[in-house]
Amino acid sequence: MIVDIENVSWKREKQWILKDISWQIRQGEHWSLVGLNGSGKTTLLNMINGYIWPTKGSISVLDQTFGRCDLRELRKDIGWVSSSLQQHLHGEETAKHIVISGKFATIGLYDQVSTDIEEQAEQLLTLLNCQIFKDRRYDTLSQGERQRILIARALMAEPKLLILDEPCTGLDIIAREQLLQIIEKVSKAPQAPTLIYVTHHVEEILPCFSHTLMLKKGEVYQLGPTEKVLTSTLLTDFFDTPIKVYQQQERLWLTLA
Ligand SMILES: Nc1ncnc2c1ncn2[C@@H]1O[C@H](COP(=O)(O)OP(=O)(O)OP(=O)(O)O)[C@@H](O)[C@H]1O
Repeated sequence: MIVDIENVSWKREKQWILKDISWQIRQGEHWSLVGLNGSGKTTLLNMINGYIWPTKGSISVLDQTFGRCDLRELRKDIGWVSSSLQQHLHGEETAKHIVISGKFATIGLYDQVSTDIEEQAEQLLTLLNCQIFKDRRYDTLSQGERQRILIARALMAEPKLLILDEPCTGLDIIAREQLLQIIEKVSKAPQAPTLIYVTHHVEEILPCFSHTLMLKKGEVYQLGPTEKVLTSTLLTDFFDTPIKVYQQQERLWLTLA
Protein backbone atom coordinates (compact mmCIF):
# COMPACT_ATOMS: atom_id res chain seq x y z
CA MET A 1 0.00 0.00 0.00
CA ILE A 2 1.38 3.43 -0.91
CA VAL A 3 -0.70 5.39 1.61
CA ASP A 4 -2.96 3.93 4.29
CA ILE A 5 -4.73 6.50 6.43
CA GLU A 6 -7.28 5.12 8.84
CA ASN A 7 -9.76 7.25 10.76
CA VAL A 8 -7.32 10.10 11.16
CA SER A 9 -8.29 13.31 12.94
CA TRP A 10 -6.12 16.29 13.89
CA LYS A 11 -6.98 18.89 16.47
CA ARG A 12 -5.41 22.32 17.01
CA GLU A 13 -6.55 25.00 19.41
CA LYS A 14 -9.74 23.14 20.30
CA GLN A 15 -10.62 22.84 16.62
CA TRP A 16 -10.72 19.67 14.56
CA ILE A 17 -8.80 20.57 11.39
CA LEU A 18 -9.02 17.03 9.95
CA LYS A 19 -11.95 14.83 10.85
CA ASP A 20 -12.04 11.06 10.53
CA ILE A 21 -10.10 10.78 7.28
CA SER A 22 -9.65 7.33 5.75
CA TRP A 23 -7.74 7.16 2.47
CA GLN A 24 -5.98 4.26 0.79
CA ILE A 25 -3.73 4.69 -2.22
CA ARG A 26 -2.67 1.51 -3.96
CA GLN A 27 0.22 0.84 -6.31
CA GLY A 28 -0.75 1.73 -9.87
CA GLU A 29 -3.17 4.51 -8.89
CA HIS A 30 -2.56 8.23 -9.30
CA TRP A 31 -4.74 10.54 -7.22
CA SER A 32 -5.89 14.09 -7.40
CA LEU A 33 -6.70 15.87 -4.14
CA VAL A 34 -9.28 18.60 -4.57
CA GLY A 35 -10.42 21.11 -2.00
CA LEU A 36 -11.12 24.78 -1.51
CA ASN A 37 -8.81 27.07 0.47
CA GLY A 38 -8.61 26.00 4.07
CA SER A 39 -10.12 22.54 3.48
CA GLY A 40 -7.10 20.81 5.05
CA LYS A 41 -5.07 19.71 2.01
CA THR A 42 -1.72 21.02 3.28
CA THR A 43 -2.39 19.60 6.74
CA LEU A 44 -3.05 16.19 5.19
CA LEU A 45 0.15 16.37 3.12
CA ASN A 46 2.15 17.38 6.20
CA MET A 47 0.79 14.30 7.83
CA ILE A 48 1.71 12.01 4.93
CA ASN A 49 5.26 13.39 5.18
CA GLY A 50 5.34 12.84 8.94
CA TYR A 51 5.69 16.52 9.86
CA ILE A 52 2.58 16.37 12.03
CA TRP A 53 0.99 13.47 13.87
CA PRO A 54 -2.63 12.44 14.00
CA THR A 55 -4.48 13.24 17.20
CA LYS A 56 -6.51 10.09 16.49
CA GLY A 57 -6.18 7.27 13.99
CA SER A 58 -3.22 5.64 12.26
CA ILE A 59 -1.18 6.27 9.17
CA SER A 60 1.31 4.28 7.16
CA VAL A 61 3.08 5.40 4.01
CA LEU A 62 4.97 3.03 1.69
CA ASP A 63 4.20 0.25 4.18
CA GLN A 64 5.97 2.09 6.99
CA THR A 65 3.81 2.70 10.03
CA PHE A 66 4.35 6.05 11.69
CA GLY A 67 5.65 5.70 15.19
CA ARG A 68 7.56 2.56 14.19
CA CYS A 69 9.76 3.81 11.35
CA ASP A 70 12.60 6.26 10.68
CA LEU A 71 10.81 9.22 9.13
CA ARG A 72 14.00 10.70 7.68
CA GLU A 73 14.56 7.49 5.71
CA LEU A 74 10.92 7.37 4.63
CA ARG A 75 11.03 10.97 3.40
CA LYS A 76 13.77 10.04 0.93
CA ASP A 77 11.13 8.02 -0.92
CA ILE A 78 8.63 10.89 -0.99
CA GLY A 79 8.99 13.86 -3.33
CA TRP A 80 7.02 17.00 -2.58
CA VAL A 81 7.01 19.78 -5.14
CA SER A 82 5.42 22.92 -3.76
CA SER A 83 5.85 26.64 -4.22
CA SER A 84 7.46 26.99 -0.76
CA LEU A 85 10.49 25.08 -2.07
CA GLN A 86 11.30 27.94 -4.48
CA GLN A 87 12.37 30.29 -1.69
CA HIS A 88 15.05 27.86 -0.50
CA LEU A 89 16.79 27.38 -3.83
CA HIS A 90 19.81 29.38 -4.93
CA GLY A 91 18.64 31.29 -7.98
CA GLU A 92 22.14 31.84 -9.34
CA GLU A 93 22.67 28.11 -9.90
CA THR A 94 22.01 26.61 -13.30
CA ALA A 95 18.80 24.73 -13.88
CA LYS A 96 20.76 21.51 -14.41
CA HIS A 97 22.68 21.98 -11.17
CA ILE A 98 19.38 22.32 -9.31
CA VAL A 99 18.10 19.11 -10.88
CA ILE A 100 21.28 17.22 -9.93
CA SER A 101 21.12 18.50 -6.35
CA GLY A 102 17.87 16.52 -5.96
CA LYS A 103 20.00 13.38 -5.92
CA PHE A 104 21.75 14.50 -2.79
CA ALA A 105 18.70 15.90 -0.99
CA THR A 106 20.67 19.11 -0.54
CA ILE A 107 20.26 22.67 -1.62
CA GLY A 108 23.46 24.16 -2.96
CA LEU A 109 26.75 22.32 -2.81
CA TYR A 110 27.02 18.61 -3.48
CA ASP A 111 29.65 15.94 -3.95
CA GLN A 112 31.39 14.88 -7.12
CA VAL A 113 28.89 13.92 -9.79
CA SER A 114 29.30 10.52 -11.44
CA THR A 115 28.55 9.93 -15.11
CA ASP A 116 25.50 7.89 -14.10
CA ILE A 117 24.04 10.82 -12.20
CA GLU A 118 24.88 13.19 -15.04
CA GLU A 119 23.09 10.85 -17.44
CA GLN A 120 20.04 10.50 -15.20
CA ALA A 121 19.77 14.30 -14.99
CA GLU A 122 20.02 14.58 -18.78
CA GLN A 123 17.24 12.02 -19.23
CA LEU A 124 14.99 13.89 -16.82
CA LEU A 125 15.78 17.23 -18.46
CA THR A 126 14.67 15.66 -21.75
CA LEU A 127 11.52 14.08 -20.24
CA LEU A 128 10.52 17.42 -18.72
CA ASN A 129 11.36 19.39 -21.91
CA CYS A 130 14.06 21.42 -20.17
CA GLN A 131 17.03 20.79 -22.46
CA ILE A 132 16.83 24.19 -24.10
CA PHE A 133 17.34 26.14 -20.86
CA LYS A 134 19.27 23.67 -18.71
CA ASP A 135 22.43 25.81 -18.58
CA ARG A 136 20.62 29.04 -17.69
CA ARG A 137 20.48 30.48 -14.18
CA TYR A 138 17.40 29.21 -12.38
CA ASP A 139 16.29 32.75 -11.49
CA THR A 140 16.09 33.68 -15.19
CA LEU A 141 13.50 30.98 -15.90
CA SER A 142 9.78 31.53 -16.29
CA GLN A 143 7.41 30.14 -13.67
CA GLY A 144 6.44 27.20 -15.91
CA GLU A 145 10.09 26.37 -16.65
CA ARG A 146 10.88 26.50 -12.92
CA GLN A 147 8.10 24.08 -12.12
CA ARG A 148 9.45 21.63 -14.69
CA ILE A 149 12.93 21.91 -13.16
CA LEU A 150 11.52 21.31 -9.67
CA ILE A 151 9.69 18.20 -10.85
CA ALA A 152 12.87 16.93 -12.53
CA ARG A 153 14.76 17.67 -9.29
CA ALA A 154 12.25 15.66 -7.26
CA LEU A 155 12.46 12.75 -9.74
CA MET A 156 16.27 12.63 -9.40
CA ALA A 157 15.80 11.06 -5.96
CA GLU A 158 13.68 8.31 -7.59
CA PRO A 159 10.80 8.76 -5.15
CA LYS A 160 8.09 6.12 -4.84
CA LEU A 161 5.50 8.79 -4.10
CA LEU A 162 5.52 12.25 -5.67
CA ILE A 163 3.25 15.02 -4.44
CA LEU A 164 2.62 17.85 -6.88
CA ASP A 165 1.17 20.63 -4.77
CA GLU A 166 -0.75 23.09 -6.98
CA PRO A 167 1.96 23.10 -9.66
CA CYS A 168 -0.08 25.22 -12.08
CA THR A 169 -0.57 28.16 -9.73
CA GLY A 170 0.53 31.38 -11.40
CA LEU A 171 0.85 29.86 -14.88
CA ASP A 172 -0.86 31.30 -17.94
CA ILE A 173 -3.04 28.94 -19.95
CA ILE A 174 -0.29 27.97 -22.40
CA ALA A 175 2.32 27.29 -19.71
CA ARG A 176 -0.32 25.40 -17.74
CA GLU A 177 -1.20 23.14 -20.66
CA GLN A 178 2.50 22.52 -21.40
CA LEU A 179 3.12 21.53 -17.79
CA LEU A 180 0.05 19.29 -17.70
CA GLN A 181 1.15 17.49 -20.87
CA ILE A 182 4.51 16.86 -19.25
CA ILE A 183 2.94 15.57 -16.03
CA GLU A 184 0.86 13.12 -18.07
CA LYS A 185 4.12 11.99 -19.73
CA VAL A 186 5.83 11.62 -16.33
CA SER A 187 2.95 9.44 -15.10
CA LYS A 188 3.62 7.02 -17.96
CA ALA A 189 7.42 6.95 -17.71
CA PRO A 190 9.07 3.66 -16.72
CA GLN A 191 9.23 3.39 -12.91
CA ALA A 192 6.99 6.41 -12.51
CA PRO A 193 6.22 7.19 -8.88
CA THR A 194 2.67 7.21 -7.57
CA LEU A 195 1.41 10.76 -8.03
CA ILE A 196 -0.76 12.91 -5.79
CA TYR A 197 -1.85 16.06 -7.61
CA VAL A 198 -3.23 18.80 -5.37
CA THR A 199 -5.44 21.45 -6.90
CA HIS A 200 -8.44 23.74 -6.55
CA HIS A 201 -9.16 23.36 -10.25
CA VAL A 202 -10.98 20.33 -11.62
CA GLU A 203 -9.92 21.30 -15.17
CA GLU A 204 -6.33 20.40 -14.32
CA ILE A 205 -7.14 16.79 -13.50
CA LEU A 206 -5.48 14.75 -16.21
CA PRO A 207 -6.64 11.35 -17.46
CA CYS A 208 -3.77 9.72 -15.53
CA PHE A 209 -5.42 10.71 -12.25
CA SER A 210 -7.59 7.64 -11.98
CA HIS A 211 -8.84 8.53 -8.49
CA THR A 212 -9.85 11.68 -6.68
CA LEU A 213 -10.28 12.67 -3.06
CA MET A 214 -12.52 15.67 -2.45
CA LEU A 215 -11.80 17.32 0.88
CA LYS A 216 -14.30 19.73 2.40
CA LYS A 217 -13.90 21.48 5.76
CA GLY A 218 -11.43 18.87 6.98
CA GLU A 219 -13.57 15.89 5.99
CA VAL A 220 -13.61 13.48 3.09
CA TYR A 221 -16.51 14.66 1.00
CA GLN A 222 -16.10 11.92 -1.62
CA LEU A 223 -13.34 9.65 -2.83
CA GLY A 224 -13.05 7.05 -5.55
CA PRO A 225 -12.64 6.76 -9.32
CA THR A 226 -12.42 10.29 -10.73
CA GLU A 227 -15.36 9.97 -13.15
CA LYS A 228 -17.62 8.76 -10.33
CA VAL A 229 -16.87 11.57 -7.87
CA LEU A 230 -16.49 14.59 -10.14
CA THR A 231 -20.08 14.73 -11.33
CA SER A 232 -22.32 17.78 -11.75
CA THR A 233 -24.46 16.76 -8.78
CA LEU A 234 -21.59 16.15 -6.38
CA LEU A 235 -19.61 19.24 -7.46
CA THR A 236 -22.71 21.42 -7.10
CA ASP A 237 -23.02 20.29 -3.51
CA PHE A 238 -19.24 20.40 -2.92
CA PHE A 239 -18.88 24.02 -4.03
CA ASP A 240 -22.36 25.07 -2.84
CA THR A 241 -22.86 26.51 -6.31
CA PRO A 242 -24.79 25.10 -9.30
CA ILE A 243 -22.15 23.54 -11.52
CA LYS A 244 -22.29 21.62 -14.76
CA VAL A 245 -19.45 19.31 -15.70
CA TYR A 246 -18.65 18.33 -19.26
CA GLN A 247 -15.95 16.18 -20.71
CA GLN A 248 -13.63 17.21 -23.51
CA GLN A 249 -10.38 15.58 -24.60
CA GLU A 250 -10.49 13.26 -21.60
CA ARG A 251 -10.59 16.18 -19.18
CA LEU A 252 -13.43 17.58 -17.13
CA TRP A 253 -14.46 21.23 -17.53
CA LEU A 254 -16.82 23.17 -15.35
CA THR A 255 -19.35 25.85 -16.07
CA LEU A 256 -21.71 27.60 -13.73
CA ALA A 257 -25.14 26.11 -14.42
N1 LIG B 1 -0.97 24.71 13.15
C1 LIG B 1 -2.24 25.12 13.02
N2 LIG B 1 -2.90 25.64 14.04
C2 LIG B 1 -4.18 26.06 13.93
N3 LIG B 1 -4.89 25.99 12.78
C3 LIG B 1 -4.27 25.46 11.70
C4 LIG B 1 -2.92 25.00 11.74
N4 LIG B 1 -2.59 24.53 10.52
C5 LIG B 1 -3.67 24.72 9.74
N5 LIG B 1 -4.68 25.27 10.43
C6 LIG B 1 -6.04 25.61 9.92
O1 LIG B 1 -6.56 24.45 9.33
C7 LIG B 1 -7.35 24.75 8.18
C8 LIG B 1 -6.82 23.94 7.00
O2 LIG B 1 -5.58 24.50 6.56
P1 LIG B 1 -4.75 23.92 5.33
O3 LIG B 1 -3.57 24.81 5.15
O4 LIG B 1 -4.49 22.48 5.55
O5 LIG B 1 -5.78 24.10 4.12
P2 LIG B 1 -5.53 23.97 2.54
O6 LIG B 1 -6.64 23.13 2.03
O7 LIG B 1 -4.15 23.51 2.28
O8 LIG B 1 -5.73 25.46 2.04
P3 LIG B 1 -5.07 26.24 0.78
O9 LIG B 1 -5.66 25.65 -0.44
O10 LIG B 1 -5.50 27.63 1.02
O11 LIG B 1 -3.58 26.06 0.87
C9 LIG B 1 -7.27 26.26 8.00
O12 LIG B 1 -8.41 26.83 8.55
C10 LIG B 1 -6.01 26.64 8.80
O13 LIG B 1 -6.12 27.94 9.30
